[in-house]
Amino acid sequence: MKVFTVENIRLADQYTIKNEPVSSVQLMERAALNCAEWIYSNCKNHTKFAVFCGNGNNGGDGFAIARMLYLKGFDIDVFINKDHLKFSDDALVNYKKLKDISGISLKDFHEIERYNFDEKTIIIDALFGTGLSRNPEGIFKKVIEILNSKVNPKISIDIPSGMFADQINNENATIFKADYTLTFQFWKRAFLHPETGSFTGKVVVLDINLSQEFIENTSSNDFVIDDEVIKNIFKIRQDFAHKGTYGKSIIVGGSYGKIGAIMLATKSALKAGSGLTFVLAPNCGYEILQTNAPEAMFMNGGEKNINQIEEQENTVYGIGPGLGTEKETEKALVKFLENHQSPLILDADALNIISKDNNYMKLIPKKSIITPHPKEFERLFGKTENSFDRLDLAKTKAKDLGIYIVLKDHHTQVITPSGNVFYNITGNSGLAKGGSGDILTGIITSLLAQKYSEEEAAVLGVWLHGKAADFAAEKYSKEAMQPTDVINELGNVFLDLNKKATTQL
Ligand SMILES: NC(=O)C1=CN([C@@H]2O[C@H](COP(=O)(O)OP(=O)(O)OC[C@H]3O[C@@H](n4cnc5c(N)ncnc54)[C@H](OP(=O)(O)O)[C@@H]3O)[C@@H](O)[C@H]2O)[C@@H](O)CC1
Ligand SMILES: Nc1ncnc2c1ncn2[C@@H]1O[C@H](COP(=O)(O)OP(=O)(O)O)[C@@H](O)[C@H]1O
Ligand SMILES: [K+]
Repeated sequence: MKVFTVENIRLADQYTIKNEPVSSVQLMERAALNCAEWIYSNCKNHTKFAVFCGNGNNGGDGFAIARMLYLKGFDIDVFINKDHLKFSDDALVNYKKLKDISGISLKDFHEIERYNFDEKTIIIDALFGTGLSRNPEGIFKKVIEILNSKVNPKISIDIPSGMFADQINNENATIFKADYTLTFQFWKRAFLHPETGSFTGKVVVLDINLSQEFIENTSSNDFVIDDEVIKNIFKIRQDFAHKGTYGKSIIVGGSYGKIGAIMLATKSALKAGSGLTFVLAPNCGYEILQTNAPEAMFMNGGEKNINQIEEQENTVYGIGPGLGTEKETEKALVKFLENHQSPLILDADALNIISKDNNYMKLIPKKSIITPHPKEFERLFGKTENSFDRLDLAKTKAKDLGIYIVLKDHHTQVITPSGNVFYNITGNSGLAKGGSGDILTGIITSLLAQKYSEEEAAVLGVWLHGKAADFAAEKYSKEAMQPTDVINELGNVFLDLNKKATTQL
């Protein structure tokens, strides 16, 4: 799914109105109906809604939603700024319709302090949408602050009020803190970054039928990895395949005390479908690797640390988990990279070694995939102010070096050399545990070995990793799930993918 800027969302809106054709107020009705339907099919334990409406079209959505929920039998109170009753045209239409309903009480924002936010009440935020032009001040700021102090469930319409859709807010900006955000048609960029994304709660994208023609013909560099993207990448396994068909992966890493990391990466490479899988590790890991991952063949890289990396042809290397940064290992990696041309995966200590010396960076083969977490990214490329700036820097580096950067985060970003960004929306905080990154390295290496392109391997890899983690969290909880559980859930993710990709009778 493309991520559109506010400007492109506005154009999509206008294009739909002109070409469907549909009037703008009908489009608002459609958007509001989608929200109201979602609300009454999901909110089972509450009977009352307090709806906070601004003066623009977001407020208009709020008025229409309030009317629809009232007609479904809920108690509704609508709050507005009675000192300033100047609405956008479509909001005015819906404001008037609401005023005609005697059962809905229209309250002023100032009444919020005396209002009874009882346990049956859900708060709906329709103060500002994508038209926010400056930080909320005065009464708006006060209302948002008071609402944020309430324990009632909170739903934002389109975007949490106070948040800019495609840029970062000031550090102390006042933003409504939602439990759910019902957003229209597209993910907004700000939802995908940690500084702002933490205000959305669960994001629900509602399809309001904006023109598909406009969406297809309007370019964007930013994408969300949704089911459609994955469906276009995933290839079912051929019946007449043999082990050579699905490539050769060599997972390189491990050191005394960190054999677990390379074990996790190796097991993930196996589980992700690699035809032949080798693990190149120091000898101290020989027995444990052979015992626990008997399907993988062992290659000796040293005694307690790796001091040599053997070069083999037609192989995809994934280097880094548990590797350590000893001098002998550094030498071995540099020597290997000096002689290696084909794209590979670099993670963890392989990246830490590369960040030791500016000259090492140039040794990364073109089209390789590097998978830094934010700290490793900073070691490689320097400090940035925030995650928006970090992404900009990553785009520059991916282009300059001709590589793919998988910037790991809650919404991991895959950045291509051509400047496209794919945001991942699978995964959860159960992955915030040592070892989770090692799994990702194994998966991406395995996919690249299976002849997915670099972009496909990175995009499908982060999605698979997150999806398996979501399955693991459902079974074991985010707290208790272990990286090993994530590896074991890969099978269920592939079963789902195959079901969708296979012709059903
Ligand atoms: N796109 C779609 O597909 C569809 C979009 N729809 C909906 O439209 C929404 C966008 O509506 P929108 O453009 O009217 O802007 P909106 O967010 O209501 O705010 C503008 C108002 O707020 C004001 N204002 C701004 N900042 C302020 C501040 N800090 N403090 C105080 N005031 C401030 C601003 O005033 P001004 O800046 O002019 O002074 C203006 O009055 C979108 O999010 C979605 O909900 C659906 O209905 C249909 C399909
Ligand atoms: N809160 C979170 N939500 C989603 N994914 C997460 C979260 N925390 C961590 N992850 C994922 O887990 C992995 C952690 O990688 P990394 O920090 O390299 O771990 P390690 O080096 O311990 O294996 C990354 O893929 C990251 O995207
Ligand atoms: K809102």
